[in-house]
Amino acid sequence: MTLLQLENLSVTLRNRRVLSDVSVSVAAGEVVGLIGRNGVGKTTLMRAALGLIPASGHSSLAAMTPNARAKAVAWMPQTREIAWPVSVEDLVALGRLPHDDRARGPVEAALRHMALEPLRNRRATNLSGGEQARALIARALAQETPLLMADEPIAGLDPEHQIATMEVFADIAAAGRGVMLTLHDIALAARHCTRLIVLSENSVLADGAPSDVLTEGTLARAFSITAYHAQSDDGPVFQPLRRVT
Ligand SMILES: Nc1ncnc2c1ncn2[C@@H]1O[C@H](COP(=O)(O)OP(=O)(O)OP(=O)(O)O)[C@@H](O)[C@H]1O
Repeated sequence: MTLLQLENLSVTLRNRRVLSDVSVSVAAGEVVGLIGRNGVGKTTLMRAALGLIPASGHSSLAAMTPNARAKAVAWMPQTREIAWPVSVEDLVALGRLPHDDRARGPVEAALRHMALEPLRNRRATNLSGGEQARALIARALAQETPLLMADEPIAGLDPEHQIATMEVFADIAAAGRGVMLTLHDIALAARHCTRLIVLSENSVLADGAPSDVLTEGTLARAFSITAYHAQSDDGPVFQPLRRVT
C-alpha cells in the first residue's frame, strides 16, 4: 500500500528553485531515509509533501483535508519546540488529538518504546535536548498514523537511543506502517533504512536499497566524500572517510 506519492513536486522559495520535479513514494513496510547535503532541500521536500508550503506537482498528503491528513501522517519537525511546561505524559498524549479519543494504550506504548517511563511526570520543557527529542518522537508514535515523517529525529540522541529509535522505526514498518526520515548519519542510514533517497542539485540523484545507492560515485557527487564499506555478520558497516576535493 502506498502511503505517500509525490509526482513532479517542485518548490520555489524567494525566487530560487529548491526542488525540481521530484517524484518519489513511500509504501507500507518501508523505512525511507532522505539524505543529502545541508540546504539541499530535505526539509523543504517534507514540508511540501505535507502541504505546509506551496508547491507545484502532486502530493497525495497535501491533497487531503487537514483532518484526514492528521490521521494519515504524524510529523516531527526539525525544530524541537515544546510550547508549554506540560508533563512528558501529557505531551505524548497530545498525539491522540487528531483521533479525538483518550486512548491510553498508544500513549503508554509510545512512552515504553522511547524509554520515557521514568521521565513521564517530568516537565517536558525541563528535559535535556535528547530527552525532548525522544518525547516528541513518542508524541508522533502515539498518533498511530500509517505514515510517520520525521526531520532529523535522531540528531542529538546518544548512540544507544539512536539505535533504539531506528529499531522502533523498523518495528512499526514491520507492523505494516511506513516511516520517512531525514538523517545525516550515513552509517545508521545504511544499516537501518530499507531504502534511501539521495537529493542533490534540486532533485533525486538516487533512490533504492542502501547498498545500491551508497556507491562511490553517488557519495562523491552528493556529499563530496569517500567511505569505507564492509559487510559484517551484523549487517552493513559504513564509515565516511575523507573529503573529495
Ligand atoms: N522560508 C525560506 N525562504 C527562503 N529560502 C528558504 C526558506 N526555507 C529554506 N530555504 C532555503 O531552501 C534550501 C533548502 O532548505 P532545507 O531546509 O530544505 O534544506 P535541508 O536539506 O533540510 O538542510 P539541512 O540538512 O541543513 O537541514 C536552503 O538553501 C534554504 O536556505
